[in-house]
Amino acid sequence: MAAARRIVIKLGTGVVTHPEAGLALGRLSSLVEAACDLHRQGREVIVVSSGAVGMGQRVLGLAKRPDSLGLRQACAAVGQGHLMALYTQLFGQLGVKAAQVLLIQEDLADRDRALCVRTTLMRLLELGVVPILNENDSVSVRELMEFRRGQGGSGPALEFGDNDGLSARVAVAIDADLLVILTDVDGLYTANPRTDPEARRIGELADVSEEALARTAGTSAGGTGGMTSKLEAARLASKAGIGVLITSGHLPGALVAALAGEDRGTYVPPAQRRSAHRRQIASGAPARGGLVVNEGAIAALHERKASLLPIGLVRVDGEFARGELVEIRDGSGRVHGRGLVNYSSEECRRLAGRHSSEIASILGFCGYDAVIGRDNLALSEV
Ligand SMILES: Nc1ncnc2c1ncn2[C@@H]1O[C@H](COP(=O)(O)OP(=O)(O)O)[C@@H](O)[C@H]1O
Ligand SMILES: N[C@@H](CCC(=O)OP(=O)(O)O)C(=O)O
Repeated sequence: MAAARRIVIKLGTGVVTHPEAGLALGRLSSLVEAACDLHRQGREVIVVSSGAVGMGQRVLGLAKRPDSLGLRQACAAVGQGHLMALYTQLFGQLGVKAAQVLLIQEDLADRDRALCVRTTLMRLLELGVVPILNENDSVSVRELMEFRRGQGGSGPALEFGDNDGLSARVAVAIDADLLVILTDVDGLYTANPRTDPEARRIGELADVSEEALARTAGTSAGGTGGMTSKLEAARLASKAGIGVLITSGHLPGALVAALAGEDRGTYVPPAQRRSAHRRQIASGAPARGGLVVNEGAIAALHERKASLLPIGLVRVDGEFARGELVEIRDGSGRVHGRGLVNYSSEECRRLAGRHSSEIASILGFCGYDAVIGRDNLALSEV
């Protein structure tokens, strides 16, 4: 954990909000301070924050969390602005820029959209900005879908906004080293500690088994998924080779102490070696097509670790859609690497040999300067 460079930190509703006073200012300030310390140490921090619904509920003066989906989505719309205003202010006071990114989980399931999300997050990190993510609750139809599925007899309706799952999917999408889930308990217990005084904390969970999942029922007052969704998120991240720490966002210093190696939560180690994005690009699915590039582009890719720009494109082989995997070849057919392409084969053909500044006039829109961005590129060994 101490060596983790890219860290996703998820804050649950019970961490962010205060039962009477709306946002939990003191708690949030000290967590933002901890995040800024990590940032200053040269680590990349991505925050996934819940709390929009809880905050909106308080701003609107509603006595309890609304049962109706529409009203909860309206609460989220009201609360998100308040939440983000505070994050911007707190990070800003400590000299760190923050950015809001609202997603729905489907954004990470769709190849084109996932590429877009990944690119945005990477650029923000390069700019030294801390992205603050939340599910875009007001437009998410997942709960409705789950409810319909539930009516079909396959189990209870799930609420929208499973930020535990979202944080794990984001951690996988951006190759994070560590996912930290901060909640109102200091880890997984042998049973729900709210209802079982005999419950004991589990320091390390080597395997997220069905037996472990069976120990988790119930949530906090404003929370949605409880420990079950945290363990499911941990299982997903761990399978992708990412370590997960579940610890308290209430106990001051728990996050920093755990990162320094103290036993302060439940650690789920990676179940396998990291399936790094680049390694997947290098050795994953067969390429759908090829981009033949000129010598200048080959040199820029190898020597300057540059992105592949349209000006270096000579020919486009095969048919592919945006976000698909293509090979990068030189004129003799030698393969120099592979990457996820930002434009379709048809668009690449129109862009070949042209300057990036011309993209908008050629295509009618300008998505990216590069045909393949450097973080979606894996070069062959030379
Ligand atoms: N075995 C368990 N160990 C720890 N907490 C548990 C367990 N089973 C259920 N819980 C409940 O999970 C809650 C945390 O989940 P949740 O309320 O969804 O938090 P958040 O809002 O942070 O996502 C705890 O307050 C606790 O009541
Ligand atoms: N997106 C919702 C939170 C959803 C959610 O997963 O909540 P929690 O279980 O408290 O992390 C919100 O901002 O209120």
